[in-house]
Amino acid sequence: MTAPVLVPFDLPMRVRFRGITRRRGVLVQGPAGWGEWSPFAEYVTPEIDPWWRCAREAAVEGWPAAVRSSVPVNVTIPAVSPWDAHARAAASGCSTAKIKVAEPGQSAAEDEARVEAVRDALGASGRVRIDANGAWTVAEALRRLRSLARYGLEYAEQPCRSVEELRELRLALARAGVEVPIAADESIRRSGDPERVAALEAADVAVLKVQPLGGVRACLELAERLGMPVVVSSALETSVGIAAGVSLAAALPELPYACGLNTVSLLDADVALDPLVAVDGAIGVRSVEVRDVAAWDAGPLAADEWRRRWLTMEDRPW
Ligand SMILES: O=C(O)CCC(=O)c1ccccc1C(=O)O
Ligand SMILES: [Mg+2]
Repeated sequence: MTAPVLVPFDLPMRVRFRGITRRRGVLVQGPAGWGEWSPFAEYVTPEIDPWWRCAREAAVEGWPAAVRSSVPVNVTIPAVSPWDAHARAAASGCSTAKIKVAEPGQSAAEDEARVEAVRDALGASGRVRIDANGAWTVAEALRRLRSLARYGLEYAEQPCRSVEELRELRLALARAGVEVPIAADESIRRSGDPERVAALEAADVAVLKVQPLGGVRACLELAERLGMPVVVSSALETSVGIAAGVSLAAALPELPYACGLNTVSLLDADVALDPLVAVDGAIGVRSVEVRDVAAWDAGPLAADEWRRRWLTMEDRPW
C-alpha cells in the first residue's frame, strides 16, 4: 500500500479542557474508512505509536463485531463554575456525570461546589464520578474523598499519580470506612504496564482509551487480561476517533458503567456531518460520515508538521 495521506484538522474547543483550547490531529483514509491520529502536542515517540496503530486499525481493518447497539455515556463537566456545571448536567440528558476536580489554581471549596451543583442537577438517582488526573497525594486524596463522599460518588478517577499511591489510598479508604471506589486512567494508559493496576489491586475500575492503548482489538485483549470492570473513555477526539471508542464499548462482553465518550460537544466544530454525540444519555453504534475535506482541512503547513511527527516513529504500520 502507498504511504498514508495525513489530512490535518485544527478545531476550536468550546471550553478549555486539560489546558487545551484547540484540538489538533489528522484523519487518514483507508479501505475500511477514516481513522484519527491525534496524540496531544507534548507527547513524543514511542508514546504516540499506539495512537497511530489505532488510526490504522480504523482505516485499514475496521471494527470487530458489536454485541450492543447503543452505549450509555456520561456528561463530562470541565472545571467550570457551579452554575455552569449545573446547567451542563441538567441539559445533558445523561444520568451519569464526570466532573473534573483538582484543576491547577482551584480550591477544594470550588471542587465541592461543582460536585454539589451536579448532584443537585442529577438528583439522588444520578451517578456522579470525579476525575483528579493524579493531582493529589494519598493523604490529600483521603481528606478530599472523605469530604466529597457525602455527595455520593460512583468512583474517583486517578486521584493520585502512581499505581502504588492508588493501592495505598484504596487500603486507607477501606480502613477509614469511606466507600468511594477508585478508577485508574493514566495508570493504565501512560504507565507502560497497565496490568500492574490489576496485579497490585490498585483500582476497582479500569478506564480504557483506544488511541493511547493501540486500538479496539488491543483494548479488548487488555480488558480480558485485566479482569476488572472497564469504562471506555475518549481522548477528546473528533467523531471519527470517538467511533473507535464506541466500537470498543459496543464489543466488550460486559459494560457495567456509562462511558466517557460524550466529548464531541466540547468541540466547537467537528469533521462529521452527523456528530457522534449522545441522545438521551447514549451514543448509537453507527458509522460516521466525514464532511467534505475542504470544510476542515487545516492546510499544507499543518500537514507538513504532522508528516514530520509521523516520521519520528520507528514503527508506523500501514
Ligand atoms: O471521561 C470523560 O468523560 C471524557 C474524557 C476525559 O476526561 C479526558 C479527555 C482527554 C484527556 C484526558 C481525559 C481524562 O479522562 O483525564
Ligand atoms: Mg481521566
